Amino acid sequence: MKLELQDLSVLRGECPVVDAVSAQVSPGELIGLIGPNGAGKTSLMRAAMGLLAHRGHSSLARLDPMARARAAAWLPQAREIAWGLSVEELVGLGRLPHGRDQTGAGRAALNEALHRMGLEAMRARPATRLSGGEQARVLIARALAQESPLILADEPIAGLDPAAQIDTMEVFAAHAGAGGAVLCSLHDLGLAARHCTRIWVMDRGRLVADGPPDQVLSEQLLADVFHIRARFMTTPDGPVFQPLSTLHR
Ligand SMILES: Nc1ncnc2c1ncn2[C@@H]1O[C@H](COP(=O)(O)OP(=O)(O)OP(=O)(O)O)[C@@H](O)[C@H]1O
Repeated sequence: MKLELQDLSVLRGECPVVDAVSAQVSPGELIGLIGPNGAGKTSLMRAAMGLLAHRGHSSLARLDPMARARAAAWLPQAREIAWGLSVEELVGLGRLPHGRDQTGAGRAALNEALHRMGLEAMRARPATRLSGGEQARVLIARALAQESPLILADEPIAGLDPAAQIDTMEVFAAHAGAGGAVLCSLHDLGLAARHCTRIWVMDRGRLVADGPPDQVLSEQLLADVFHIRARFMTTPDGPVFQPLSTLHR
């Protein structure tokens, strides 16, 4: 399933915080959405999901809620776990768009999601009593259990330890490799370069670059958009990114 955005805009007062963005996410893609704080990444994804008033068109936003939940999983930046559910019950909520069936395929999807996020040993624990990073992994598992072709994730690896960050990017890459697609915002440009098939760069509400990481992440773009001097090194293990200094804005 494809996500299509056409002239998508979000206004906050008079000011467009997302400004006429047109782009597509196709099966097989893991897209890293990057940009400075306040660039409009969250607003863009929430509008794409139909969770924020917008102008223009998103192919997801016009679906009814049940169809949308089967088409796309949404991982918000705020990781709020309000109810005293166990890890297993919380991850199981990802199955709701598929009805109440917890046997067969539903059970398998739940177990697979727990396994992929390394949560099997804590499946019976109350989710509210986990650490912040563990809770983040539970919420990613819930999105995986949803088995939707699209995943939109807002800073899913923030606050995770290095191993969990890499694991999560690999889980997303596997989802894309299996014919799904992921759009995820992140601030770690090194992980974005290593794992993403494509990068979208937002700056002041506009999509200013869209392409493969090695073409998009130029010295010029890093200076213009992020106001940093940085070095990308190509190594046998893939690209390595090192920010060096800030530049005057
Ligand atoms: N509820 C709100 N009311 C008014 N303005 C808002 C609101 N939420 C966000 N904004 C503004 O919209 C702009 C885009 O915010 P958004 O959260 O989409 O940015 P972002 O790229 O996700 O940032 P970050 O990397 O800091 O998470 C910012 O200028 C922000 O101040």
